[in-house]
Amino acid sequence: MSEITSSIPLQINPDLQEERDKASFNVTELTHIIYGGIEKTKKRKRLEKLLFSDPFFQEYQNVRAFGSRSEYYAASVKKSTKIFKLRRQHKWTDEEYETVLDICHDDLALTLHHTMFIPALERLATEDQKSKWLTLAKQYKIIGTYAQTELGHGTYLQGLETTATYDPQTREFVMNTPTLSAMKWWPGSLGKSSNHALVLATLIISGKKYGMHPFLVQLRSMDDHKVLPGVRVGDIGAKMGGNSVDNGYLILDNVRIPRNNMLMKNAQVSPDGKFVTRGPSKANYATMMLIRVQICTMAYQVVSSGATIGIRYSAVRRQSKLDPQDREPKILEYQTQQYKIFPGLAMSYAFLFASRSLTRKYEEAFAEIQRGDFKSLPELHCLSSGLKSFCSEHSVRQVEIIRQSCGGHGYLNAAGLGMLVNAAAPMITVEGENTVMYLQLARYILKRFAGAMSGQQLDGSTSYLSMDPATYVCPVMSETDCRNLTALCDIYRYRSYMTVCRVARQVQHDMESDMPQHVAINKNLVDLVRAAKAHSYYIVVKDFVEGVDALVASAPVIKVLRTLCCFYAAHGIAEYSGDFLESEAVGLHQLKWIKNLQVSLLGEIRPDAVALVDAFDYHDITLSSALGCYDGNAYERLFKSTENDPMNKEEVHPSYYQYLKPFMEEMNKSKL
Ligand SMILES: CCCCCCCCCCCCCCCCCCCC(=O)SCCNC(=O)CCNC(=O)[C@H](O)C(C)(C)COP(=O)(O)OP(=O)(O)OC[C@H]1O[C@@H](n2cnc3c(N)ncnc32)[C@H](O)[C@@H]1OP(=O)(O)O
Ligand SMILES: Cc1cc2nc3c(=O)[nH]c(=O)nc-3n(C[C@H](O)[C@H](O)[C@H](O)COP(=O)(O)OP(=O)(O)OC[C@H]3O[C@@H](n4cnc5c(N)ncnc54)[C@H](O)[C@@H]3O)c2cc1C
Repeated sequence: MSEITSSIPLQINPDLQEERDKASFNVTELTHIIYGGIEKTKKRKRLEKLLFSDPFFQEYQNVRAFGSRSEYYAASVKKSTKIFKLRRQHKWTDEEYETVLDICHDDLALTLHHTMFIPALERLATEDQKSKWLTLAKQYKIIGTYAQTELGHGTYLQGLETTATYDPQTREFVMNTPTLSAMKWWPGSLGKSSNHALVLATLIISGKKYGMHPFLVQLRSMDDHKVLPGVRVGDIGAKMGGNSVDNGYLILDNVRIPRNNMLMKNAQVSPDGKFVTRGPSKANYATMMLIRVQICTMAYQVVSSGATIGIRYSAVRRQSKLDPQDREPKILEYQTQQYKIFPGLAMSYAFLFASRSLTRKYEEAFAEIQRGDFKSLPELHCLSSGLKSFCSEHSVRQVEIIRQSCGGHGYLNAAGLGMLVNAAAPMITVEGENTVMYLQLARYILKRFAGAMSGQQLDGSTSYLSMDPATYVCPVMSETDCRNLTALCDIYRYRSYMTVCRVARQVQHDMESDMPQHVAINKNLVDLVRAAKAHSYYIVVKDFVEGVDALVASAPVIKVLRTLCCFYAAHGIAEYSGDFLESEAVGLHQLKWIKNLQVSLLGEIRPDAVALVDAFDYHDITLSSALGCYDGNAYERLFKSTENDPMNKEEVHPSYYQYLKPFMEEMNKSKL
């Protein structure tokens, strides 16, 4: 009788325990640093316990893995409503609620209601409008979405075709979708869930266009959720990932809404049809900036959860031979395996510090903007555009590498990595496609560089553009200098300066050769993106170095974070060595030393790898991975996951009777 069962052992896999026993630092201390203090960690744990003591959350995992699209959506609506009810029942603060959303991560059907609809009302509505709609939205008496993108245009907002034409007779706006390409296409929670939408449309008064403005449109009846007259709305179909969300289409045909349904914080239309604006023309873009900042935090969550799965699994998976005399080693012992996974580990901490710094800057600027002071808006727009693109691009790429590093099992849904990659992939596209956002940053950098050239004193993230390049000497003079974080940061800064300088001069040269500006820009787009990437890389390295320098923590924690920071910076130089050499930020000697350091740091990080991912403290249900579970019983959990597979419900699948049996019978009867 076989002893193989699908029960999960109660004890931690000894291979993982061994890793935890040899950690050089206190994991709990680092967890508190990650979550912003002991109280916050405790609160999060309490919330996790409350949520996950409900068996629904366990069952939800099965629907997610094996249910149809419609079942998954339904379960996700249930999950959303459960969380909303719990919020009310427990009177969670906004911060507690945000924590719950982090714990439940990406796949709430009603996600747009809280990620965009409410923040948009907060940013774009007047106080009067807020007291009406924001209150209703926060109490879930209306459910809404942010409907901006159209079939024909997502990036180019000036190209949006949906119209809101003011009718002074009735004091209403008439909302229309004039063409096929004008239909709203993509907004999350639009297809089936929302009864309201914040529709971004071109305002027209007396035949004149006044740009894009937000209009609150009711889509469905509040009695029976039926679609209202003049509205056509539906789901746009299955996607690579995120299929719990009903991204939708919307067609409006002469839908009339009261004048007061235009959100009028930044611009007003008076009853007699006069248009007045307040603040900069881009004030209506405020919600997008918020989400770009949040995407950096999401990128941290994505890459840190991927690293957790990859490292825990690599510590329990044994394969092949290193020492012919010894047993098969943990795959984590292979230097190549470390080379695949540790960049994701270091990136997690880099993005933690970078997203924290960006969030702080956003909050400071937002407070200023609320007071009517818009001076930090351009800097923040460009910083958030660059970091959104950088963090999403790097995290998605890195998690895919980690998925590959888990061999065959990484390809299973039960591993959690494929789902993570597919769920995270849209970060590259949403809230401004990455290339387009990098180009926003590049445009800003070029302007600042031109300012510096004409003697302006720069401040903020681009202040280094006023440096004198002639004074640069590579600060790495010996192999030991390579461990100097400030020196590494200087190398990134100079590489960025030179990349910006080169493209700025090229654009200027092209324009001076009588090329129209748009032709000169298009001829240099690739290098402009390179410059924006180099600048973003520098900012991330700088935030990491400054973040670690400012930490108040025990010596072992500081030591391990400094090692990771050094590895992150060295790895980037080694990976993009061509750029660093070309810009003469390093010479061949320095590059050789830095590459040696990069590889030797793998061995230094190795003993702490498991502890460093344990510090992220992800709950098993949040991670949703048989390979990355805290107890390390990966094989048992993989086998257990097959129990829920509907394919295994019957000993003989119905398709046998329908197709295979008659086919076999026919084959057996055949004379050939
Ligand atoms: C533990 C396990 C964890 C697991 C976690 C799993 C996580 C999974 C993650 C899941 C991810 C999925 C995400 C779900 C959430 C989705 C939400 C998505 C919602 C959306 O996508 S809403 C639609 C967003 N759309 C856009 O972003 C459009 C992009 N386009 C633009 O923003 C503009 O068109 C663009 C490109 C900026 C150009 O604007 P435009 O007006 O056409 O340009 P001009 O040339 O006229 O002006 C440029 C001028 O304006 C300045 N500018 C532009 N934008 C701003 C701004 N926001 N603020 C301030 N200033 C701005 C710009 O700098 C220029 O200034 P100048 O001085 O140079 O003129
Ligand atoms: C999962 C998901 C959820 C979404 N949720 C919402 C939502 O809730 N609400 C909403 O309104 N929208 C939503 N969107 C839409 C999203 O915001 C857009 O898809 C995004 O802004 C990109 O625009 P696009 O699709 O028009 O890309 P395009 O602009 O068509 O991009 C295609 C290519 O053209 C290039 N390109 C375009 N313009 C330029 C340029 N100026 N310079 C150089 N290259 C250029 C891009 O780099 C890219 O390679 C969602 C999208 C996805 C995938």
